Amino acid sequence: MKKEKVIVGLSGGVDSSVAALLLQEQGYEVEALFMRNWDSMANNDVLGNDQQIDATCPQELDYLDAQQVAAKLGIKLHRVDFIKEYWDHVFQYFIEEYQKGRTPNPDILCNKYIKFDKFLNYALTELKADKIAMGHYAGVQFNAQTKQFEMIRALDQNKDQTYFLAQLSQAQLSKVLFPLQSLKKAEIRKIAADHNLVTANKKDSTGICFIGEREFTKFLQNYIPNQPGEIVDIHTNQVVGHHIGVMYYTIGQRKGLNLGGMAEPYYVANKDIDKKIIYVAKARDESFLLSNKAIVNEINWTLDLTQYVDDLHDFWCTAKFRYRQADSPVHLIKLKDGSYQVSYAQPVKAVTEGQQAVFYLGNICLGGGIIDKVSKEQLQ
Ligand SMILES: Nc1ncnc2c1ncn2[C@@H]1O[C@H](COP(=O)(O)OP(=O)(O)OP(=O)(O)O)[C@@H](O)[C@H]1O
Repeated sequence: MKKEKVIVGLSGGVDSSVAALLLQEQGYEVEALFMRNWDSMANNDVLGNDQQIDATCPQELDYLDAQQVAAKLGIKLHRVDFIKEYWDHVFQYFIEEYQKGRTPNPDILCNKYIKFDKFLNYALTELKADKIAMGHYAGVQFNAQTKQFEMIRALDQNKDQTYFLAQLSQAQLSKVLFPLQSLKKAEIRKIAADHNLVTANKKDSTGICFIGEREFTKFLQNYIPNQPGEIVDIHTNQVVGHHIGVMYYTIGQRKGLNLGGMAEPYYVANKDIDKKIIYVAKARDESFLLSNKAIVNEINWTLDLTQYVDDLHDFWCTAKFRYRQADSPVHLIKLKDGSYQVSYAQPVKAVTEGQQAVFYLGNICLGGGIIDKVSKEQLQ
């Protein structure tokens, strides 16, 4: 029987290296694809001497690592540029949202529009693959009863990345393998070391990929002018400081407020985007962070929900309102305009407009949408 051909997204990191290796061991015909989504010169990403990246562009170093891994495994490595697509579908939205004072997550859009769309199509059509595979911490399983591909959480709850994958569709999930679902990071590193892969001890990537290790504010100032405003104490309504733009602050943030001379620590309790005001509250009083209801719109369901809940207009499940947050039981009611009113069984901290809420039924990721209109009825 002909082997299934799988194209692995090989990033030059340890996770995708081991994903490729495991698929090979499982008997697939494996090839790899390295993609480049960012071009500093073309994107005008030149920030002054300490911030410049070109000679030692981490992307090219990653490519060298990917080449070494592919050589060691004896698999073909392809390379493709999605720089324009990334700019159009991910970066522009990211900047537009920041300009509105919101803090969007580019990884979610990258998964939806680049990795599981442009990359997937390229692999299927140009490289004649049957499927693609990624080194994400997540899983996909076919449920023969419901006839649905279910995206499931990684066994390692601390690493689980389903939050970032909640925008995927059945069509996408039917073409994807996630070989790392049941592995812990330490096990992945051990497998890489046992097979002498150069990436075995490579540092995990952190933060937003196109910014890398660089200073976030300086990077963003390249694209968005400062929008200075006041920092106001929510308890007294007094101005206690100044900021260079509400977009640089997220609800709940404690560090980097530069409120010299205050007797005790403060956190960001609220943002008035139109008036450019950041409201801060005393760290010992977390009540301003709590909410118990939100409207979530533009929801993508990863599967046919009617197979999983009795009434899709009114059901209970659990939700995460940000990455790495514990799930909260929530009650969803569908509104006329298609959005959902989400009420939480217990108040939840730092639910933030513009970020994504992701819904789960046990281990299955049902989908996610954008948080809008957070409310604190009867909490204060
Ligand atoms: N430049 C790239 N080219 C091809 N695939 C990529 C690239 N960047 C990421 N991927 C794929 O997306 C997966 C998840 O990306 P993420 O940035 O979360 O990686 P990671 O957890 O740091 O994984 P890795 O250790 O493989 O870099 C990677 O494991 C890889 O399969």
